[in-house]
Amino acid sequence: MEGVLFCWANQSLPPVRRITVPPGGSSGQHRSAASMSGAAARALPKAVTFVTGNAKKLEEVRAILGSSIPFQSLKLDLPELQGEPEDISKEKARMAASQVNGPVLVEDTCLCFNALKGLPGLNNLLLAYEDKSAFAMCIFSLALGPGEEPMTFVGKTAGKIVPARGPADFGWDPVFQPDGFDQTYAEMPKSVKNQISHRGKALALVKEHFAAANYKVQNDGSA
Ligand SMILES: O=P(O)(O)OP(=O)(O)OP(=O)(O)OC[C@H]1O[C@@H](n2cnc3c(O)ncnc32)[C@H](O)[C@@H]1O
Ligand SMILES: [Mg+2]
Repeated sequence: MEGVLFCWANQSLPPVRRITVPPGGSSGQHRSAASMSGAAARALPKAVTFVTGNAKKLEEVRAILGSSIPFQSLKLDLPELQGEPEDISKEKARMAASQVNGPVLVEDTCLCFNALKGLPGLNNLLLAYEDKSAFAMCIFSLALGPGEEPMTFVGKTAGKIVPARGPADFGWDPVFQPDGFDQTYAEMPKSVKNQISHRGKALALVKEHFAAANYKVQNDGSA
C-alpha cells in the first residue's frame, strides 16, 4: 500500500480522532478562536484544493462534502513518503500547499491488520492468522497556505478481512467487511459506505472544523 507504511492497532483508539489543531485554531469542541471571540473569520485567498490522483476517492469526497466546503481537485505528483501516517500526511500537505500556493486538503488511507499489529499488508499474509480483524483509517491534512502548520483529521472504521465480494472497482473494498454489517464495503450502497466509512468519519471532522472556523473564501474558484 503506497504512501503509508505504518499504522497502529486500534484497541485503545476511538473511531475518530483529531490529532492536531493550529495555534489559536479549533478546540476539541471544534470551535475556532474566531467564532468564540466574535473576531473576523480568517480569509482564504482561494477555495481549498483537494489534492489526489485517485478518482474513486475524489468521487466519495465529493459525495460526502456536497456543497459544505467549496473545493477544487488537483492531481499533483508528490513524492511517496515513509514514516508515521500523520507525519506523512502533514508533510504531503506542506508540499502541496507550497506547490498550489494556497489552502490544500490531502488524504491518505490505509487498511491495517490487527494480527500484524496494525501494519498494513497484503491480504494473503493474513491467511496464517486466525485474527482477521482490521481497520480502515483515513487521515486528512489541511494546510491553509505555504508555511502553515497542517491540521490533521482521522477517521477509523473497524471490521474484518473476508474473501472478496462485490465490485472490484475501488482498492480493497471487496475484502473489507465493517463490523455490524453483513456486506463488504464494495457490496453496500455508496451512501451507506460513506456514512460509516473511515473517510466519512474523517470528513465529518473536517466539516466541523470548517463550520466552526467559518473561513471566508475571497476568490471562490471551486469546481
Ligand atoms: O493520490 P492519492 O490521494 O494519494 O491516492 P492513492 O490512490 O495513492 O491513495 P492512498 O495512497 O491513500 O491509498 C492507498 C491504496 O488504498 C486504496 N484505497 C483508498 N481508499 C480506499 C477505500 O475507501 N476503499 C478501498 N480502497 C481504498 C487506494 O485505491 C490505494 O490503492
Ligand atoms: Mg497516495
